[in-house]
Amino acid sequence: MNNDIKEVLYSKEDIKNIAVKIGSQLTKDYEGKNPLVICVLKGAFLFMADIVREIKTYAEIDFMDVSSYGDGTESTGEIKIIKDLDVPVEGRNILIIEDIIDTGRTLSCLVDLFQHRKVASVKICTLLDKPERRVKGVRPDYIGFRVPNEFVVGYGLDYKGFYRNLPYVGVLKPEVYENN
Ligand SMILES: O=P(O)(O)OC[C@H]1O[C@H](OP(=O)(O)OP(=O)(O)O)[C@H](O)[C@@H]1O
Ligand code: HPA
Ligand SMILES: [Mg+2]
Repeated sequence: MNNDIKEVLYSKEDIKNIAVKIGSQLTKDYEGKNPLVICVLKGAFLFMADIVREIKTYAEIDFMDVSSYGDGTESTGEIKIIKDLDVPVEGRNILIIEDIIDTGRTLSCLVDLFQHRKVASVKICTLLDKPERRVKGVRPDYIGFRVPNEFVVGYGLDYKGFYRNLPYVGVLKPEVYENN
């Protein structure tokens, strides 16, 4: 599996350090606000686990499963809600945790949905941002790292369901997806 990686961009330690830094900012920003922290499955599962442990104030957590990439490296443009939240969100301060914002389609759809559900506020925290590929005007409020316009995997991010368990973020060798 490691042989399919062209270059490691962010190590386990890099990610741990950035989670501590963002977590301490979130602790300040959400003190007394009882946020509902939402993990966008599946990609954000590891970053979510890191981030919530660094939020040192009251917070509730929930999960949504949405998908737009299917098995490929290109967004289908159609966002499917596979699992919705368990709790109502009206009047809540929402913090969305993502692994990556690429075209912005997934987040734009989620932000619209939460606004429609009359939340008090909605902010976005993402491990990775790939601004070069944006087609929707989504601006994350908390960003771990900006990545170049390449298909990255690891630390929750997949290609065809694999590589999510890599403890780092790396660039997938193009021959891996070009031959598939
Ligand atoms: O900004 P976008 O172009 O919308 O891309 C970002 C989204 O795509 C990936 O999810 P995917 O739909 O592949 O599902 P997964 O999280 O289950 O892998 C990623 O986890 C983000 O949620
Ligand atoms: O670069 C990426 N890698 C994995 N999943 C993704 N979903 C959007 N962009 C990516
Ligand atoms: Mg995702």
